[in-house]
Amino acid sequence: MIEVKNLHKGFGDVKVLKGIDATFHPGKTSLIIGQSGSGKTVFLKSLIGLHTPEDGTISFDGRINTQFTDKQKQQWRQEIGMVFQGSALFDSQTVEDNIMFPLKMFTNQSYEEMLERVNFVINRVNLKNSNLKLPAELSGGMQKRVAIARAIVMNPKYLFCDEPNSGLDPRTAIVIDNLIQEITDEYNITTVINTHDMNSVMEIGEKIVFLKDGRKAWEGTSNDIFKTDNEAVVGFVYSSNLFKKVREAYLKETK
Ligand SMILES: Nc1ncnc2c1ncn2[C@@H]1O[C@H](COP(=O)(O)OP(=O)(O)OP(=O)(O)O)[C@@H](O)[C@H]1O
Repeated sequence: MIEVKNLHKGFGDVKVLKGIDATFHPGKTSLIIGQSGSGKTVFLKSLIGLHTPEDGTISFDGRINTQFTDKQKQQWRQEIGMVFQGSALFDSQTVEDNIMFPLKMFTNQSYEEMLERVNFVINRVNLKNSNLKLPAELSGGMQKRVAIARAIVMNPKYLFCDEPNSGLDPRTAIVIDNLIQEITDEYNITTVINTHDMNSVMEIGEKIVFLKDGRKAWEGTSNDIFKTDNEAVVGFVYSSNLFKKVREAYLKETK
């Protein structure tokens, strides 16, 4: 479980995060949404330790990240998986080598052991027969699968994804969303995703945290979001006519 308490972060005079409280549970996919500039990236970067809070705490199963010793920090880094926008694969390395990279970095496993684990995660993300391909030979959706396989190869407790659907067509985006959610559930991972994608909100939003001007303005599930009359959420989520219609139909049906 990740617990964020009263998180503040700014840069010089600019206050970006202004006292955020949030809890993220194992086995659940949590989404961070909000307008451009609301602080989603700064929030995610704070969770993965790239930003140090000015005030407040972030704890990982009771361990506050700013109080880690070097050894604890090293251990914690190995418990984290990350999927970046655009996949961030090594272009000149094969799928197999990309996925094996964290194992080479962090473990003393033999090549055979590493390969066994790599093949396991390759199968899990449905990428069979792609071991020796280069990223350029794969579609965007397949590249995301490689990025997910690399993120879970170390069996992480926590998974962070920054816009995992960027650049994907809507159908592939849903497949990738569902894969992340299945893996989260199957391996009891605490997953936090930054997203702009309203389809993701509707499909996999087990917990949605809505940020506005660096504050948590609303929190709920994808079902709650249809029913809420929180003005900020309604203004943001239902700025699209399509979603407005979906919401109206949902509310009519559940009356
Ligand atoms: N390193 C930094 N130095 C100064 N200001 C920063 C820094 N990082 C972010 N900011 C500011 O913090 C605010 C929030 O940025 P952030 O990237 O978190 O927004 P976001 O919600 O992720 O936006 P988007 O949806 O467009 O990615 C912005 O005003 C941005 O300019």
